[in-house]
Amino acid sequence: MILDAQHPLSSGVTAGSRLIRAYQGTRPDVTPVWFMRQAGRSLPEYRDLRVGTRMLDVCLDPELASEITLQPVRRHGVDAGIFFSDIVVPLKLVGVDVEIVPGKGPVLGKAVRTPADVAELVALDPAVLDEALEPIRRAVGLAVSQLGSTPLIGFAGAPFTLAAYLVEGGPSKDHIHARTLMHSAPEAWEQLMNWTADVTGRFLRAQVVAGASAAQLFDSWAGALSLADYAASVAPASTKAIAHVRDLGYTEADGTERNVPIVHFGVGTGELLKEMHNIGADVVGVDYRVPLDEANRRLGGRVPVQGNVDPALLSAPWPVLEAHVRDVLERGRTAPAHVLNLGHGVPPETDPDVLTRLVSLVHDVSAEN
Ligand SMILES: O=C(O)CCc1c2[nH]c(c1CC(=O)O)Cc1[nH]c(c(CC(=O)O)c1CCC(=O)O)Cc1[nH]c(c(CC(=O)O)c1CCC(=O)O)Cc1[nH]c(c(CCC(=O)O)c1CC(=O)O)C2
Repeated sequence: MILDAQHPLSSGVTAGSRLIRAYQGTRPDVTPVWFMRQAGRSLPEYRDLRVGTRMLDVCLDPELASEITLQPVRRHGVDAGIFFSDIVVPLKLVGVDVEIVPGKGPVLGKAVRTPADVAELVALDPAVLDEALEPIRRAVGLAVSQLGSTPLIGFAGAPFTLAAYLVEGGPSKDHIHARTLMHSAPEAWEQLMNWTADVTGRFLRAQVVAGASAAQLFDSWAGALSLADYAASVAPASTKAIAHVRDLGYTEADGTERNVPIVHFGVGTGELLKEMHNIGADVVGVDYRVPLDEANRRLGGRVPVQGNVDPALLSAPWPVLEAHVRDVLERGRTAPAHVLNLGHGVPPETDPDVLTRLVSLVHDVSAEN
């Protein structure tokens, strides 16, 4: 489907931005930079706005979600906004009993442990999302109208990470119940994964159609899997999830036809990088465990990469952080293109001034070369 003429990619407002060019594999003069979790708890203006509110209510308030999305763009001068929401928002909207508990994370009213539990869950019709996602479309529209030429990235959780929350009933260290269900009830597992792919795919598509210029799929927990389990029991559902946005495209002023770029990110997924690209992603996000030159080698030297500053170093003395960032940029030069990011989200206790300084460093270093 061709995005409508007012979409920031179709109208050309964001199509030539550093971020979109890099995601398409063309190295811009200056390396683009944004941070996972740049919006949120590290910012005092976010903490002020959040007093007395519940996370999921804020995600469904278009004015608040849009304002929070814009805060880090104003403050840090990053090259992209990331839509402020959460991976469990579409689960809530389809009717799953889920809350976000401060200091803990998403917690389910009831864990989905057995094939009967899966049957009950998948009876919830993902088509209800077409209407229920209206606050998300409005929030994206508001954010995009104020972001101008800075692209907004939409995001969603990958089916495995969401399914793992559903099966475990909340955060878990080893995801043992999810991995057990995968092998003990493969048919129920496939139903669960397909349903989750449809739910999260619709959430992602709504954001892109409403104005996001790129999409990122988070498979934060895929690193818990062996390569064989990932390829056989997870990757097909991730392909299905991004099929919801894979057909979205636009035409540039010179007539070139383009797809909306899709980024795929996981934590502890050094062994899975190639498979994570093969699901149909354009860009692979790399956590801090594998250096970017090695990640590029594993990806065959043809895939733009995103990452991978170690979030722990944000609280180290500046010269230590600076040396690390210069090293990440240097290794990133081996890839066709590089978008600087962290290896995972901004830790809540990060001094926001360090992030602002880091953005300037990345822009200055790339301009020197
Ligand atoms: O510690 C807590 O209080 C619960 C945190 C938590 C949430 N969702 C969750 C988790 C588990 C976790 O990340 O470990 C569950 C969650 N949300 C998300 C992921 C993916 C990932 O981080 O790898 C995950 C899974 C992470 C995991 O379990 O390892 C994604 C997410 N949450 C969020 C965003 C949006 C955004 O940052 O603009 C995004 C995506 C974009 C991005 O990374 O930039 C927003 C979010 N979700 C949440 C919060 C905290 C809410 C608050 O109290 O102010 C916040 C805001 C913030 O991080 O400061 C709740």
